[in-house]
Amino acid sequence: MAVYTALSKGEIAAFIRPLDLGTLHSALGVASGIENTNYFVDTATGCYVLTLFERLTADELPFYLHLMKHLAARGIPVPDPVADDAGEILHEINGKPAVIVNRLPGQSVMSPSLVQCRAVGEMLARMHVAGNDYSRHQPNPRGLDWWRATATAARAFLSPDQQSLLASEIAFQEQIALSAARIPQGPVHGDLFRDNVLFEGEQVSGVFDFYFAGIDALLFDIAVCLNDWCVGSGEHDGARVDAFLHGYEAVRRLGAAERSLLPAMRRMGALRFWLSRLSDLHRPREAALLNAHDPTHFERLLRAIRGEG
Ligand SMILES: Nc1ncnc2c1ncn2[C@@H]1O[C@H](COP(=O)(O)OP(=O)(O)OP(=O)(O)O)[C@@H](O)[C@H]1O
Ligand SMILES: N[C@@H](CCO)C(=O)O
Repeated sequence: MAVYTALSKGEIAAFIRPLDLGTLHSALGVASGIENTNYFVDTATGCYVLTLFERLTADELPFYLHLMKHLAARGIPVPDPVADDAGEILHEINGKPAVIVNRLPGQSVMSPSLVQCRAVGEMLARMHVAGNDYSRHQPNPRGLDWWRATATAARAFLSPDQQSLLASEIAFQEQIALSAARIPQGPVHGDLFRDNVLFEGEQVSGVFDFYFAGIDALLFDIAVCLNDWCVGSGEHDGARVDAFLHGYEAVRRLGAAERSLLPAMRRMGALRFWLSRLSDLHRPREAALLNAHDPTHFERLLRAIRGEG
């Protein structure tokens, strides 16, 4: 967490009462994650995760929550939001939007094996195929408009060299935007880092944190994954990249245009997370516990993919 909003056990018990989840046994604030307030909630009927949204509004949430329901209904191991008697999955606590989902089993793996890289590639492709008939639409919330606004706000904290890297990369991404719009599109997770996937042994047992999802090039998700799962000490770990792509292509083949755009997409992924980490670092919020991520990691990765590392 960040536990941005502290809740008492009594408040959580009152929240779950109308949801038929049984008596509350325990509620524990979660110390990882930086966007929302999360509690692990155990009741007589099972284990759940309660999320209070700190930045997203009730209007912005249906795209994400219904996407999770859509994927869960198609057998993808994602959190399935619990509905009340009226079928409503979006709730409210302390004036903030809230959701409660099933707690998925397994653990995140920070040093994935080749088999695990392959498994996550395969799971991503299954998600892309399952999302194909999702009918809601929302552009990637971390796309071109957001980069421009965030780059402007971040400029004051950057050296001239960093400013010029940022400007030149945004200009490059503007140039390839048309080609990127012509490759297969659909719901993307947008943030499928190692800490958003759970494993039981070599099997993916959970994929969560869909709150940066949007409709975009499916290749963007692949690029984000390669940038996190398949990076060793250098720009990339070839064996992990191959394992990930073999897993993905066992379910969904990439087209020639997607293959040729992959390096540009990896730059886009590095740019997006460099910017979000800069933004989080320079505009920190109050939190009981806060784990800021290092922006320079993605600056270095961006330079490396551009061949300047
Ligand atoms: N449905 C779930 N099942 C199991 N564990 C979960 C689930 N949702 C969240 N968690 C756990 O809670 C932690 C925090 O959740 P999450 O990463 O979504 O935080 P966040 O602040 O919402 O997002 P971010 O990672 O973008 O900062 C995760 O690392 C994971 O351990
Ligand atoms: N995955 C993001 C954090 C939350 O979205 C990062 O590592 O910067």
